Amino acid sequence: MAVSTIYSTQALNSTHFLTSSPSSSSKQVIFYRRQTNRRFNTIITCAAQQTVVIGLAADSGCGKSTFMRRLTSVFGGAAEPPKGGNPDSNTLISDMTTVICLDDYHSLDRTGRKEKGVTALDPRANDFDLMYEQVKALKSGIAVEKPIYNHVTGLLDAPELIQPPKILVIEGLHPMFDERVRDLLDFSIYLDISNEVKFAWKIQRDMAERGHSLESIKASIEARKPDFDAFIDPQKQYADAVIEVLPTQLIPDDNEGKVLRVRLIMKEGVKYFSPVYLFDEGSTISWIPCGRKLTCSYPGIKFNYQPDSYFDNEVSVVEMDGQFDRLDELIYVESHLSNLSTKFYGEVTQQMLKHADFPGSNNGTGLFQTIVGLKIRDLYEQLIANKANAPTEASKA
Ligand SMILES: Nc1ncnc2c1ncn2[C@@H]1O[C@H](COP(=O)(O)OP(=O)(O)OP(=O)(O)O)[C@@H](O)[C@H]1O
Ligand SMILES: O=C(CO)[C@H](O)[C@H](O)COP(=O)(O)O
Repeated sequence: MAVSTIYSTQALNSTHFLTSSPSSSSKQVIFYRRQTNRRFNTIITCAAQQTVVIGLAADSGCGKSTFMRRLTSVFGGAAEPPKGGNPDSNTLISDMTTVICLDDYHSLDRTGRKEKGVTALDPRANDFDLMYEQVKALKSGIAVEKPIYNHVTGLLDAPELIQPPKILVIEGLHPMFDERVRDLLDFSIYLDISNEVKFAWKIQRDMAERGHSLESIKASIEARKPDFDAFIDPQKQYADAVIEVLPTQLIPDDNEGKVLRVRLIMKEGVKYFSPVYLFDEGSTISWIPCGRKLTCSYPGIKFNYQPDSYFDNEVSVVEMDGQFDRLDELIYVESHLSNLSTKFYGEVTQQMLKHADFPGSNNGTGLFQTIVGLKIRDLYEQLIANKANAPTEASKA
Protein backbone atom coordinates (compact mmCIF):
# COMPACT_ATOMS: atom_id res chain seq x y z
CA MET A 1 0.00 0.00 0.00
CA ALA A 2 1.63 3.22 -1.08
CA VAL A 3 1.40 6.48 0.75
CA SER A 4 -0.67 8.56 -1.60
CA THR A 5 -1.44 11.68 0.36
CA ILE A 6 -0.08 13.32 3.45
CA TYR A 7 -3.01 15.26 4.73
CA SER A 8 -1.72 16.65 7.97
CA THR A 9 1.76 17.31 9.08
CA GLN A 10 0.98 20.23 11.32
CA ALA A 11 0.84 18.30 14.56
CA LEU A 12 3.68 18.74 17.00
CA ASN A 13 3.73 15.36 18.63
CA SER A 14 2.23 13.11 16.01
CA THR A 15 1.50 12.98 12.36
CA HIS A 16 -0.69 10.85 10.14
CA PHE A 17 -0.81 9.73 6.56
CA LEU A 18 -3.77 8.81 4.41
CA THR A 19 -2.76 5.85 2.34
CA SER A 20 -4.70 4.04 -0.32
CA SER A 21 -4.34 0.95 -2.37
CA PRO A 22 -4.49 1.62 -6.12
CA SER A 23 -6.62 -1.49 -6.59
CA SER A 24 -9.28 -0.87 -3.99
CA SER A 25 -11.33 1.87 -2.47
CA SER A 26 -10.17 1.01 1.03
CA LYS A 27 -8.21 3.60 2.90
CA GLN A 28 -5.88 3.46 5.77
CA VAL A 29 -4.88 6.12 8.23
CA ILE A 30 -1.65 5.67 10.10
CA PHE A 31 -1.02 7.71 13.20
CA TYR A 32 2.46 7.94 14.62
CA ARG A 33 3.10 9.44 18.00
CA ARG A 34 6.46 11.06 17.53
CA GLN A 35 7.80 10.95 21.08
CA THR A 36 7.30 7.21 21.39
CA ASN A 37 7.27 6.28 17.73
CA ARG A 38 4.17 4.33 18.66
CA ARG A 39 2.04 3.55 15.66
CA PHE A 40 -1.77 3.52 15.49
CA ASN A 41 -2.91 2.20 12.16
CA THR A 42 -6.21 1.03 10.89
CA ILE A 43 -7.94 -0.64 8.01
CA ILE A 44 -10.56 1.67 6.78
CA THR A 45 -13.79 1.31 4.98
CA CYS A 46 -14.54 4.81 3.94
CA ALA A 47 -18.22 5.40 4.58
CA ALA A 48 -20.39 8.00 2.93
CA GLN A 49 -21.99 8.77 6.28
CA GLN A 50 -20.88 11.65 8.38
CA THR A 51 -20.59 11.11 12.10
CA VAL A 52 -22.20 13.64 14.42
CA VAL A 53 -19.79 14.45 17.25
CA ILE A 54 -20.91 15.36 20.78
CA GLY A 55 -18.52 16.49 23.53
CA LEU A 56 -19.20 15.93 27.22
CA ALA A 57 -16.79 17.51 29.69
CA ALA A 58 -16.58 17.07 33.44
CA ASP A 59 -14.18 16.22 36.19
CA SER A 60 -13.86 12.62 37.29
CA GLY A 61 -16.74 11.35 39.43
CA CYS A 62 -19.14 14.05 38.27
CA GLY A 63 -21.75 11.87 36.61
CA LYS A 64 -20.46 11.45 33.02
CA SER A 65 -21.11 7.71 32.97
CA THR A 66 -24.61 8.18 34.35
CA PHE A 67 -25.32 10.84 31.76
CA MET A 68 -24.01 8.56 29.01
CA ARG A 69 -26.31 5.77 30.10
CA ARG A 70 -29.28 8.14 29.93
CA LEU A 71 -28.19 9.44 26.52
CA THR A 72 -27.64 6.06 24.88
CA SER A 73 -30.99 4.90 26.27
CA VAL A 74 -32.73 7.75 24.40
CA PHE A 75 -31.33 6.32 21.16
CA GLY A 76 -32.37 2.78 22.16
CA GLY A 77 -30.28 -0.35 22.53
CA ALA A 78 -27.80 -1.24 25.22
CA ALA A 79 -24.30 0.25 25.23
CA GLU A 80 -21.52 -2.32 25.65
CA PRO A 81 -17.73 -2.47 25.45
CA PRO A 82 -16.34 -3.61 22.07
CA LYS A 83 -17.03 -7.34 21.67
CA GLY A 84 -14.04 -9.61 22.18
CA GLY A 85 -11.82 -6.67 22.96
CA ASN A 86 -9.81 -5.52 25.95
CA PRO A 87 -11.95 -6.16 29.06
CA ASP A 88 -10.65 -2.87 30.47
CA SER A 89 -11.73 -0.88 27.41
CA ASN A 90 -13.35 2.47 28.28
CA THR A 91 -15.44 2.48 25.08
CA LEU A 92 -19.18 1.87 24.96
CA ILE A 93 -20.91 0.95 21.73
CA SER A 94 -24.63 0.80 20.96
CA ASP A 95 -26.55 0.68 17.66
CA MET A 96 -26.39 4.43 17.11
CA THR A 97 -23.72 5.71 19.44
CA THR A 98 -20.11 5.09 20.32
CA VAL A 99 -18.85 6.72 23.49
CA ILE A 100 -15.10 7.09 23.75
CA CYS A 101 -13.40 8.21 26.92
CA LEU A 102 -10.72 10.84 26.41
CA ASP A 103 -8.63 9.28 29.19
CA ASP A 104 -7.50 7.04 26.34
CA TYR A 105 -5.47 9.98 25.03
CA HIS A 106 -3.34 10.21 28.15
CA SER A 107 0.19 10.27 26.74
CA LEU A 108 1.70 9.56 30.15
CA ASP A 109 0.73 6.50 32.13
CA ARG A 110 0.31 6.55 35.91
CA THR A 111 4.03 6.06 36.57
CA GLY A 112 4.98 8.60 33.91
CA ARG A 113 2.74 11.22 35.50
CA LYS A 114 4.19 10.50 38.91
CA GLU A 115 7.74 10.79 37.61
CA LYS A 116 7.03 14.07 35.84
CA GLY A 117 4.92 15.42 38.73
CA VAL A 118 1.87 16.15 36.59
CA THR A 119 -1.78 15.19 37.04
CA ALA A 120 -3.97 13.61 34.34
CA LEU A 121 -5.72 16.97 34.04
CA ASP A 122 -2.55 18.65 32.85
CA PRO A 123 -2.45 19.04 29.05
CA ARG A 124 1.16 17.78 29.13
CA ALA A 125 -0.18 14.37 30.16
CA ASN A 126 -2.47 14.18 27.11
CA ASP A 127 -1.95 13.82 23.37
CA PHE A 128 -4.23 16.42 21.80
CA ASP A 129 -2.73 15.97 18.34
CA LEU A 130 -3.75 12.35 18.23
CA MET A 131 -7.13 13.16 19.77
CA TYR A 132 -7.76 15.73 17.06
CA GLU A 133 -6.61 13.52 14.22
CA GLN A 134 -8.67 10.54 15.34
CA VAL A 135 -11.88 12.47 16.09
CA LYS A 136 -11.50 14.19 12.73
CA ALA A 137 -11.03 10.86 10.98
CA LEU A 138 -14.07 9.33 12.71
CA LYS A 139 -16.16 12.39 11.90
CA SER A 140 -15.41 11.93 8.23
CA GLY A 141 -16.30 8.24 8.28
CA ILE A 142 -12.86 6.74 8.74
CA ALA A 143 -12.14 4.07 11.35
CA VAL A 144 -9.18 4.49 13.66
CA GLU A 145 -7.06 2.51 16.05
CA LYS A 146 -7.46 4.33 19.30
CA PRO A 147 -5.14 3.83 22.28
CA ILE A 148 -6.58 2.56 25.58
CA TYR A 149 -5.70 3.92 29.00
CA ASN A 150 -6.17 1.10 31.46
CA HIS A 151 -7.60 2.42 34.73
CA VAL A 152 -7.01 -0.91 36.43
CA THR A 153 -3.27 -1.07 35.75
CA GLY A 154 -2.56 2.59 35.07
CA LEU A 155 -0.83 1.60 31.81
CA LEU A 156 -1.38 2.40 28.14
CA ASP A 157 -2.70 -0.80 26.51
CA ALA A 158 -2.64 -1.92 22.89
CA PRO A 159 -5.05 0.13 20.75
CA GLU A 160 -8.60 -0.89 19.80
CA LEU A 161 -10.35 -0.45 16.47
CA ILE A 162 -13.13 2.15 16.48
CA GLN A 163 -15.48 2.25 13.50
CA PRO A 164 -17.20 5.55 12.69
CA PRO A 165 -20.61 5.49 14.38
CA LYS A 166 -23.68 7.58 13.59
CA ILE A 167 -23.11 9.52 16.79
CA LEU A 168 -19.71 9.77 18.43
CA VAL A 169 -19.60 11.01 22.00
CA ILE A 170 -16.23 12.08 23.32
CA GLU A 171 -16.42 12.28 27.09
CA GLY A 172 -13.80 13.15 29.63
CA LEU A 173 -11.66 15.87 31.04
CA HIS A 174 -10.79 17.82 27.90
CA PRO A 175 -13.25 17.61 24.98
CA MET A 176 -13.32 21.40 24.57
CA PHE A 177 -9.76 22.22 25.61
CA ASP A 178 -8.05 22.02 22.23
CA GLU A 179 -9.49 24.45 19.69
CA ARG A 180 -9.13 21.97 16.83
CA VAL A 181 -11.09 19.27 18.69
CA ARG A 182 -13.64 21.85 19.86
CA ASP A 183 -14.30 22.89 16.29
CA LEU A 184 -15.20 19.31 15.40
CA LEU A 185 -18.02 19.20 17.93
CA ASP A 186 -21.60 19.48 16.71
CA PHE A 187 -22.79 19.96 20.27
CA SER A 188 -21.05 20.29 23.62
CA ILE A 189 -22.08 19.80 27.22
CA TYR A 190 -20.33 20.64 30.47
CA LEU A 191 -21.31 19.07 33.81
CA ASP A 192 -20.50 21.75 36.36
CA ILE A 193 -20.62 20.19 39.81
CA SER A 194 -19.95 22.60 42.67
CA ASN A 195 -17.19 21.69 45.08
CA GLU A 196 -19.58 20.89 47.94
CA VAL A 197 -21.61 18.48 45.83
CA LYS A 198 -18.54 16.94 44.17
CA PHE A 199 -17.16 16.21 47.60
CA ALA A 200 -20.42 14.58 48.75
CA TRP A 201 -20.57 12.36 45.62
CA LYS A 202 -16.90 11.40 45.87
CA ILE A 203 -17.32 10.38 49.48
CA GLN A 204 -20.37 8.33 48.63
CA ARG A 205 -18.63 6.49 45.78
CA ASP A 206 -15.00 6.30 46.82
CA MET A 207 -15.63 5.52 50.48
CA ALA A 208 -18.60 3.21 50.07
CA GLU A 209 -17.66 1.49 46.82
CA ARG A 210 -13.87 1.77 46.60
CA GLY A 211 -12.80 1.65 50.25
CA HIS A 212 -10.91 4.98 50.24
CA SER A 213 -10.53 6.94 53.48
CA LEU A 214 -12.09 10.35 54.02
CA GLU A 215 -8.63 11.89 54.36
CA SER A 216 -7.40 10.41 51.08
CA ILE A 217 -10.52 11.66 49.24
CA LYS A 218 -10.00 15.16 50.62
CA ALA A 219 -6.31 15.05 49.67
CA SER A 220 -7.07 13.86 46.13
CA ILE A 221 -9.64 16.63 45.57
CA GLU A 222 -7.23 19.25 46.90
CA ALA A 223 -4.34 17.95 44.76
CA ARG A 224 -6.44 18.11 41.59
CA LYS A 225 -7.98 21.51 42.27
CA PRO A 226 -5.32 23.82 40.76
CA ASP A 227 -5.26 21.87 37.49
CA PHE A 228 -9.03 21.53 37.52
CA ASP A 229 -9.34 25.32 37.81
CA ALA A 230 -6.70 25.93 35.16
CA PHE A 231 -7.62 23.35 32.49
CA ILE A 232 -11.05 21.78 33.06
CA ASP A 233 -13.37 24.41 34.46
CA PRO A 234 -12.65 27.08 31.76
CA GLN A 235 -14.12 24.76 29.13
CA LYS A 236 -17.63 25.54 30.33
CA GLN A 237 -17.51 28.88 28.50
CA TYR A 238 -17.57 26.95 25.20
CA ALA A 239 -20.41 24.55 26.07
CA ASP A 240 -23.75 24.73 24.27
CA ALA A 241 -25.42 23.36 27.41
CA VAL A 242 -24.17 23.41 30.98
CA ILE A 243 -25.76 21.42 33.80
CA GLU A 244 -24.78 23.22 36.98
CA VAL A 245 -25.27 21.36 40.25
CA LEU A 246 -25.34 23.38 43.47
CA PRO A 247 -26.47 22.92 47.07
CA THR A 248 -30.14 23.67 47.67
CA GLN A 249 -31.36 27.12 48.64
CA LEU A 250 -34.53 25.66 50.10
CA ILE A 251 -32.85 24.57 53.35
CA PRO A 252 -30.97 27.39 55.08
CA ASP A 253 -27.25 26.54 55.56
CA ASP A 254 -27.68 23.02 54.20
CA ASN A 255 -24.40 21.16 54.18
CA GLU A 256 -25.60 17.62 53.59
CA GLY A 257 -25.55 17.94 49.81
CA LYS A 258 -28.52 15.62 49.39
CA VAL A 259 -31.05 18.13 48.11
CA LEU A 260 -29.77 19.86 44.98
CA ARG A 261 -30.37 23.01 43.01
CA VAL A 262 -29.73 22.21 39.37
CA ARG A 263 -29.54 24.73 36.53
CA LEU A 264 -29.76 23.90 32.85
CA ILE A 265 -27.97 26.71 31.01
CA MET A 266 -28.69 26.65 27.28
CA LYS A 267 -26.91 28.82 24.74
CA GLU A 268 -29.14 30.75 22.34
CA GLY A 269 -28.50 30.70 18.60
CA VAL A 270 -26.95 27.23 18.37
CA LYS A 271 -27.83 25.56 15.08
CA TYR A 272 -30.38 22.74 15.48
CA PHE A 273 -30.81 23.46 19.20
CA SER A 274 -33.69 25.46 20.58
CA PRO A 275 -33.64 25.89 24.36
CA VAL A 276 -36.34 24.39 26.55
CA TYR A 277 -38.60 26.87 28.33
CA LEU A 278 -41.16 27.01 31.11
CA PHE A 279 -44.64 28.43 30.35
CA ASP A 280 -43.67 31.44 28.24
CA GLU A 281 -40.52 31.72 26.13
CA GLY A 282 -38.28 34.62 27.13
CA SER A 283 -40.17 35.49 30.32
CA THR A 284 -38.88 35.27 33.87
CA ILE A 285 -40.87 32.70 35.81
CA SER A 286 -40.73 31.36 39.34
CA TRP A 287 -42.93 28.32 39.91
CA ILE A 288 -43.62 26.17 42.95
CA PRO A 289 -45.55 23.24 41.50
CA CYS A 290 -46.31 21.60 44.85
CA GLY A 291 -50.02 21.50 45.49
CA ARG A 292 -52.82 19.38 44.13
CA LYS A 293 -50.97 17.74 41.26
CA LEU A 294 -47.49 17.18 42.69
CA THR A 295 -46.65 15.56 45.99
CA CYS A 296 -43.86 17.46 47.73
CA SER A 297 -42.46 16.74 51.15
CA TYR A 298 -40.05 19.13 52.90
CA PRO A 299 -38.31 21.19 51.52
CA GLY A 300 -40.52 21.17 48.41
CA ILE A 301 -39.65 21.97 44.79
CA LYS A 302 -39.06 25.30 43.13
CA PHE A 303 -38.53 26.00 39.43
CA ASN A 304 -37.13 29.15 37.88
CA TYR A 305 -36.85 30.10 34.24
CA GLN A 306 -35.21 33.20 32.80
CA PRO A 307 -33.07 34.62 30.04
CA ASP A 308 -29.56 35.41 31.21
CA SER A 309 -26.00 35.85 30.02
CA TYR A 310 -23.18 33.37 30.59
CA PHE A 311 -19.59 34.18 29.59
CA ASP A 312 -20.99 36.96 27.38
CA ASN A 313 -23.33 34.54 25.62
CA GLU A 314 -27.09 34.90 25.59
CA VAL A 315 -28.60 31.91 27.37
CA SER A 316 -31.88 30.55 28.71
CA VAL A 317 -31.78 28.99 32.15
CA VAL A 318 -34.25 26.50 33.62
CA GLU A 319 -33.61 25.73 37.27
CA MET A 320 -35.00 23.11 39.61
CA ASP A 321 -34.34 23.15 43.34
CA GLY A 322 -35.58 20.22 45.44
CA GLN A 323 -36.58 16.67 44.67
CA PHE A 324 -39.52 14.61 43.49
CA ASP A 325 -41.36 12.36 45.90
CA ARG A 326 -43.19 10.47 43.18
CA LEU A 327 -41.54 10.13 39.80
CA ASP A 328 -44.77 9.26 37.97
CA GLU A 329 -46.05 12.75 38.86
CA LEU A 330 -43.21 14.27 36.87
CA ILE A 331 -45.64 14.27 33.93
CA TYR A 332 -47.24 17.33 35.55
CA VAL A 333 -43.94 19.23 35.38
CA GLU A 334 -43.20 17.88 31.89
CA SER A 335 -46.52 19.20 30.58
CA HIS A 336 -45.47 22.74 31.57
CA LEU A 337 -42.12 22.60 29.79
CA SER A 338 -41.92 23.38 26.08
CA ASN A 339 -39.43 22.67 23.29
CA LEU A 340 -38.55 19.32 24.87
CA SER A 341 -38.07 17.57 21.51
CA THR A 342 -40.05 14.56 22.73
CA LYS A 343 -41.62 12.22 20.19
CA PHE A 344 -44.75 11.66 22.30
CA TYR A 345 -46.47 13.16 25.32
CA GLY A 346 -44.75 12.01 28.51
CA GLU A 347 -41.50 10.79 26.96
CA VAL A 348 -39.35 12.60 29.55
CA THR A 349 -41.31 11.01 32.38
CA GLN A 350 -41.10 7.62 30.70
CA GLN A 351 -37.32 7.88 30.37
CA MET A 352 -36.96 8.97 33.99
CA LEU A 353 -39.13 6.09 35.22
CA LYS A 354 -37.16 3.64 33.09
CA HIS A 355 -33.97 4.61 34.90
CA ALA A 356 -35.39 5.39 38.32
CA ASP A 357 -32.45 3.55 39.89
CA PHE A 358 -29.80 5.83 38.31
CA PRO A 359 -28.24 8.47 40.59
CA GLY A 360 -30.11 11.78 40.39
CA SER A 361 -33.42 10.38 39.15
CA ASN A 362 -35.41 12.22 41.80
CA ASN A 363 -33.92 15.64 41.09
CA GLY A 364 -32.88 18.13 38.42
CA THR A 365 -29.69 16.25 37.48
CA GLY A 366 -31.64 13.29 36.09
CA LEU A 367 -34.37 15.51 34.63
CA PHE A 368 -31.97 17.82 32.78
CA GLN A 369 -29.67 15.01 31.63
CA THR A 370 -32.71 13.30 30.12
CA ILE A 371 -33.84 16.52 28.44
CA VAL A 372 -30.36 17.15 26.99
CA GLY A 373 -30.40 13.56 25.68
CA LEU A 374 -33.66 14.27 23.84
CA LYS A 375 -32.28 17.53 22.47
CA ILE A 376 -29.23 15.68 21.14
CA ARG A 377 -31.47 13.15 19.40
CA ASP A 378 -33.37 16.04 17.83
CA LEU A 379 -30.14 17.77 16.76
CA TYR A 380 -28.90 14.54 15.21
CA GLU A 381 -32.15 14.04 13.28
CA GLN A 382 -32.13 17.61 12.00
CA LEU A 383 -28.49 17.38 10.94
CA ILE A 384 -29.08 14.15 9.05
CA ALA A 385 -32.28 15.44 7.41
CA ASN A 386 -30.50 18.61 6.39
CA LYS A 387 -27.68 16.63 4.87
CA ALA A 388 -30.11 14.40 2.97
CA ASN A 389 -31.92 17.43 1.58
CA ALA A 390 -28.77 19.33 0.65
CA PRO A 391 -28.37 19.59 -3.12
CA THR A 392 -25.49 17.54 -4.48
CA GLU A 393 -22.58 19.27 -6.19
CA ALA A 394 -23.82 17.98 -9.56
CA SER A 395 -27.38 19.27 -9.13
CA LYS A 396 -26.12 22.65 -7.98
CA ALA A 397 -24.12 23.12 -11.15
N1 LIG B 1 -26.99 12.95 39.72
C1 LIG B 1 -26.36 12.39 40.74
N2 LIG B 1 -26.87 12.45 41.97
C2 LIG B 1 -26.24 11.89 43.01
N3 LIG B 1 -25.06 11.24 42.91
C3 LIG B 1 -24.51 11.16 41.69
C4 LIG B 1 -25.13 11.71 40.54
N4 LIG B 1 -24.36 11.47 39.45
C5 LIG B 1 -23.31 10.80 39.92
N5 LIG B 1 -23.41 10.61 41.26
C6 LIG B 1 -22.43 9.96 42.13
O1 LIG B 1 -21.15 10.13 41.56
C7 LIG B 1 -20.58 8.85 41.29
C8 LIG B 1 -19.87 8.96 39.94
O2 LIG B 1 -20.80 8.98 38.90
P1 LIG B 1 -20.35 8.55 37.45
O3 LIG B 1 -19.69 7.22 37.52
O4 LIG B 1 -21.53 8.71 36.56
O5 LIG B 1 -19.27 9.69 37.19
P2 LIG B 1 -18.06 9.77 36.14
O6 LIG B 1 -17.89 11.22 35.85
O7 LIG B 1 -18.33 8.91 34.97
O8 LIG B 1 -16.87 9.22 37.00
P3 LIG B 1 -15.42 8.73 36.50
O9 LIG B 1 -14.93 9.69 35.48
O10 LIG B 1 -14.61 8.80 37.76
O11 LIG B 1 -15.61 7.34 36.00
C9 LIG B 1 -21.75 7.86 41.32
O12 LIG B 1 -21.35 6.59 41.78
C10 LIG B 1 -22.68 8.49 42.28
O13 LIG B 1 -22.27 8.13 43.58
O1 LIG C 1 -9.22 12.25 36.06
C1 LIG C 1 -9.33 11.15 35.63
C2 LIG C 1 -10.32 10.93 34.55
O2 LIG C 1 -11.06 9.77 34.70
C3 LIG C 1 -8.45 10.06 36.11
O3 LIG C 1 -7.96 10.38 37.37
C4 LIG C 1 -7.29 9.90 35.13
O4 LIG C 1 -7.78 9.38 33.92
C5 LIG C 1 -6.21 8.96 35.69
O5 LIG C 1 -6.76 7.72 35.96
P1 LIG C 1 -6.21 6.82 37.12
O6 LIG C 1 -6.47 7.59 38.39
O7 LIG C 1 -7.01 5.54 36.99
O8 LIG C 1 -4.75 6.60 36.86
